[in-house]
Amino acid sequence: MSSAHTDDAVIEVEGLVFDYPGKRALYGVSIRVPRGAVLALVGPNGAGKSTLMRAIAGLDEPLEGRVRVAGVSVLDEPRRAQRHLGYLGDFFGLYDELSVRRCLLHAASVRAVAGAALHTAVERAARRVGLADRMDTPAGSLSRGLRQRLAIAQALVHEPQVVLLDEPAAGLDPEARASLSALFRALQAEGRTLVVSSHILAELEEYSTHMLALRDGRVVQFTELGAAPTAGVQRLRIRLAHPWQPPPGFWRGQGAGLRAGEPGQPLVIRVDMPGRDEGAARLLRALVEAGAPVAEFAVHHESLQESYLRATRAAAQEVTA
Ligand SMILES: Nc1ncnc2c1ncn2[C@@H]1O[C@H](COP(=O)(O)OP(=O)(O)OP(=O)(O)O)[C@@H](O)[C@H]1O
Repeated sequence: MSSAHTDDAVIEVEGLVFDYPGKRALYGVSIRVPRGAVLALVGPNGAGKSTLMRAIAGLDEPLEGRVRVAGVSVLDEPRRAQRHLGYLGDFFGLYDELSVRRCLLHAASVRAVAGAALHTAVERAARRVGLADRMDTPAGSLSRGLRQRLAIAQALVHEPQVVLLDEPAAGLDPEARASLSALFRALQAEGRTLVVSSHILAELEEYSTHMLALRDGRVVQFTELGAAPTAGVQRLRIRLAHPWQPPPGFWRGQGAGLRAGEPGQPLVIRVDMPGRDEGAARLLRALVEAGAPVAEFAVHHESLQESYLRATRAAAQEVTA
């Protein structure tokens, strides 16, 4: 049994190097994505996001490295691996003259769904994306948004464990984007693992559990979102009603680390406090006893946007150092 099963990584990427003619697109990328994660794949244009997704989907062969999905090598056992994989690329790959039903039947049979399961799978996939009432409409006469939904249904029709979606919300109206977010949350609740790329971080924020930031073919950061910076430590956000000078040695006396402000918010302090909730309760009591005018006191979860900006700033500093 591979080590993937011990830490339950459902996607394992090791040392992936990918070259286009005359252009290296990935420089030794390694990640392990835990089962049930929704991984936001972010980075500027040309970072290598689509290339990485295609390599995980087994569509393009890397120069070096390995990709395993649900413990199956996508290069050595492509047919077995494909059963666990759903992929939505930049191009929807629809047959315009086929009806919604035929498109889904075709996608399902390509993925080895057969017999009685075939029609159930097709109906379920159509219902999931809100196309159940258009089963007989030709794909070519659907609007862009509905074509996108059909393409997503094709990627889901065989109920894969891992779903890779490259810019799935591009071209969708706000209502369709909201239902897409709801669909992603439902897929995650079923225990599926999603990798979603987008340039709209606020959108990814709604459903992502992890972030992979790429830049120029390299991993800038791979992190669990909302996780404490260090195990057993909570980052707290404290807002004061007016400026306050702590007594000498106050923060150190409480065991609190990393006190930083928030840009444009002079009355906000962020503190890393060990001891989880007990530590937070102790600190709040000490603040009040020391006369701090505490107006708000809360656990701070770093947003995807903050995490991404912090990662890219750190990477830029490394380059200039
Ligand atoms: N077919 C190709 N031939 C040559 N170079 C390519 C090809 N496809 C992509 N590249 C290059 O590889 C790099 C990574 O491209 P990729 O499409 O993976 O980036 P991306 O992060 O998905 O970008 P975007 O956000 O613009 O979609 C870029 O420099 C791109 O120009």
